[in-house]
Amino acid sequence: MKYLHGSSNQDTNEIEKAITDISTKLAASTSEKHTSEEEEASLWKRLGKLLLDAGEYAEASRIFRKGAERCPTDESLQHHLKVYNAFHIDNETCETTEDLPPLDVTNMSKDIFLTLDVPPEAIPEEVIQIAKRKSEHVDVQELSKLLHASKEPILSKVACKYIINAAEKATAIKGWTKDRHLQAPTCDIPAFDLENEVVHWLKDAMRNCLFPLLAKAFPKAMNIDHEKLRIQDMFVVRYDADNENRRQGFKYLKPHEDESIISLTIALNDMTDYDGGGLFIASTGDLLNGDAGTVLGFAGKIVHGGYPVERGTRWILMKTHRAKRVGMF
Ligand SMILES: O=C(O)CCC(=O)C(=O)O
Ligand SMILES: [Fe+2]
Repeated sequence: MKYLHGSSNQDTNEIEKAITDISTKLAASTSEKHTSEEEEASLWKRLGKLLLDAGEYAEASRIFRKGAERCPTDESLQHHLKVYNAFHIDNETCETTEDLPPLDVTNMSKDIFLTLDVPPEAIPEEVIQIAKRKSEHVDVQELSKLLHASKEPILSKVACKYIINAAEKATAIKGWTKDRHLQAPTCDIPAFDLENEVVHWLKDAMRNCLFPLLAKAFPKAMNIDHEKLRIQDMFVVRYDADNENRRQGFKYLKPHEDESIISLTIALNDMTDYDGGGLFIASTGDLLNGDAGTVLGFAGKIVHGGYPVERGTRWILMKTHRAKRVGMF
């Protein structure tokens, strides 16, 4: 087995040993009748997480899906399967019942992102390790370019409204989820719970428009190839000020790291709709925000949070990505 992110030989050996250990336990538990589904699910999840740590994303995904198949009552394994089915299965067809709003990017070749640096000490270890794989010499100046804000909207206001409406329509039936992200709980609805045609439209929009733009914006040393970026999770988040009537959303999101290589937020409503709010970057103290349709892309492992909303509702579409490892060995 080859590893992308083993930070030292010792770490790599430990991960490899743990993977072998859990694989053996799993082999035993799948043949033993007395292992409970809960115990087995926990083994699949531990193995999947270890493979993620080792940079074996495709294999981790296969393990999570296998676990979901074997443990139909485990919510987080089922969640993984739903994300996979919604965004990674290419050849299904979708009946579109209404005209979907167009994307607004007029000239994809122009430099659409404004890039901000993080201080060298805030460059995540994961990013440094990827760069070291490419070259022994790491250019810290280049590698610190990990925050990107679009200078203009990438989605039209009609498209943003369309996504908010789809989220409101779906949550009127299914409700909001508030406990999917244990480290950083948001009030959200996963994109796969929106209507099918919305999911397809979003998937196309991301693949054809946002991925190429984003991949170009990040440091070359991060080796981000847009064709190899995979959506890890995508959800619509609402933040509501404390004093809102019928308040649903949380007021803020505490500083945290995402599990992703790249994270992205798209503002879905204008800043005049609320006071406060925005993406807070702990290492620089920057508060980044924009009107409907603007995009913020950042390395997921940079510590960030959602700034408190003091009036009204802030809506964003949040998306996290992993890069499928290809061509590195
Ligand atoms: O509110 C924001 O802009 C950040 C959201 C976020 O970091 C998350 O959902 O993980
Ligand atoms: Fe986050």
